[in-house]
Amino acid sequence: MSRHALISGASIAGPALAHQLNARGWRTTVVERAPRLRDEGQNIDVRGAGREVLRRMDLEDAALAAGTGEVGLRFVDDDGGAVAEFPAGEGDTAGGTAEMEILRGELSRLVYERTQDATDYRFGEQIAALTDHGDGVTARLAGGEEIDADLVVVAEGTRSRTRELVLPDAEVTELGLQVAYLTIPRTDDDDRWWRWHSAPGSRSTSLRPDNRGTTRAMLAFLSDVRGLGELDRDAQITVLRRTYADVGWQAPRVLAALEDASLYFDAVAQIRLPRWSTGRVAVLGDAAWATGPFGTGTTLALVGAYILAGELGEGDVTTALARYEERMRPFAAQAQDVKPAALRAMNPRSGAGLAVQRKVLGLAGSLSSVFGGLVEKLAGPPAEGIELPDYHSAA
Ligand SMILES: Cc1cc2nc3c(=O)[nH]c(=O)nc-3n(C[C@H](O)[C@H](O)[C@H](O)COP(=O)(O)OP(=O)(O)OC[C@H]3O[C@@H](n4cnc5c(N)ncnc54)[C@H](O)[C@@H]3O)c2cc1C
Repeated sequence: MSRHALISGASIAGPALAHQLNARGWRTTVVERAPRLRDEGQNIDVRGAGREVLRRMDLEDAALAAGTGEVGLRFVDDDGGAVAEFPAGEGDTAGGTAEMEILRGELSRLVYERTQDATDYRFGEQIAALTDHGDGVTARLAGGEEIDADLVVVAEGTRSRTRELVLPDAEVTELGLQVAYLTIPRTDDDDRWWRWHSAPGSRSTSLRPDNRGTTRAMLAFLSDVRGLGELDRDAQITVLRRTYADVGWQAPRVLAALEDASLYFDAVAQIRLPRWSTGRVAVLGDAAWATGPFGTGTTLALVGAYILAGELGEGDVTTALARYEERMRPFAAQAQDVKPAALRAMNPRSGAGLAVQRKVLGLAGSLSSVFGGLVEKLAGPPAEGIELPDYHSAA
């Protein structure tokens, strides 16, 4: 009889693991707390090893075809004039915009659609309790149903609750960066550039094109206040309105759209765990090693799913979980090496600091490779920082 994996979380890591386990003859069930596949979020870029995983999953062309068409990153002043421009890199070069630039929700949908015939998806459900019997795990869902599995994988993102049931000693480090992602109506002025405006007080507003006829906005600011991501939607809107009340450029437009926009607001945090599994329950993706800003999360989630599925295809669950952690840990640790000074440099506090930032960006604009190198430094490891093992069984 085929082995059965119960996976919690249907964003990137969960469906990617289901895809690769299905290919190895496993039966897969995915529970997702949201009532449907979530569409929120902005462009994420997939580079290096992450892109190679998509290639091995036969999803690379589909992901490129579903790209946002973003042509590069442009820093703008209060009037929208260009301070510096960094055109999209060809291939995998580091920089603001990668060649594979796709909405998080689109990539999630692509993997979901490739798996939905083979995987049993349960939306609006979550795990309430887990009992590990040694040779299997029984999960009780919040709705009361019990599911038996050979393995349970928690891929619920940074704020995972199921992780607390099994690996309660997660260290959560909020980096002081608060980010709100919104989808707002597109206007005639919106072009194919990712436009980024910084204001004193460590606040930025950015607008990015999507392939859905809308515009993706991001309000990001540094604040020492903890727990903003856990506020309810109305309270979050109040915080954003207050924080951006005196910011110019397109901030008033974004604030005006807040009420009707789909909004995803969170404090950027890193997760560190002394181990990534206990018995037959493992964590994967942001739930295991959230890295923080700069978009390395998706590449790591894809690579982690590839390695976990590959190891499970090679041997028994216990050995596979140990080898998965052994292979992934150095890569994740490298990605977590985010310099707080870099965060501050990207988000200057004073008007003088902002003027310096604009001068430096202006200079770097004529030396794109310098900027690429800087982003790479800020983002942690190069996406090539791990060599993908070749597993005997199919991806
Ligand atoms: C809505 C959303 C928007 C995002 N937008 C961006 C973005 O714009 N830019 C960026 O760089 N990164 C964004 N991210 C984070 C990015 O997706 C991850 O860093 C990366 O892709 C790794 O993904 P993951 O699958 O490990 O975790 P996540 O993408 O965080 O997904 C976790 C999934 O688990 C579900 N879940 C949570 N708790 C439970 C539970 N108890 N039971 C069942 N399901 C649960 C969530 O609803 C979600 O679907 C976003 C994540 C989400 C969920």
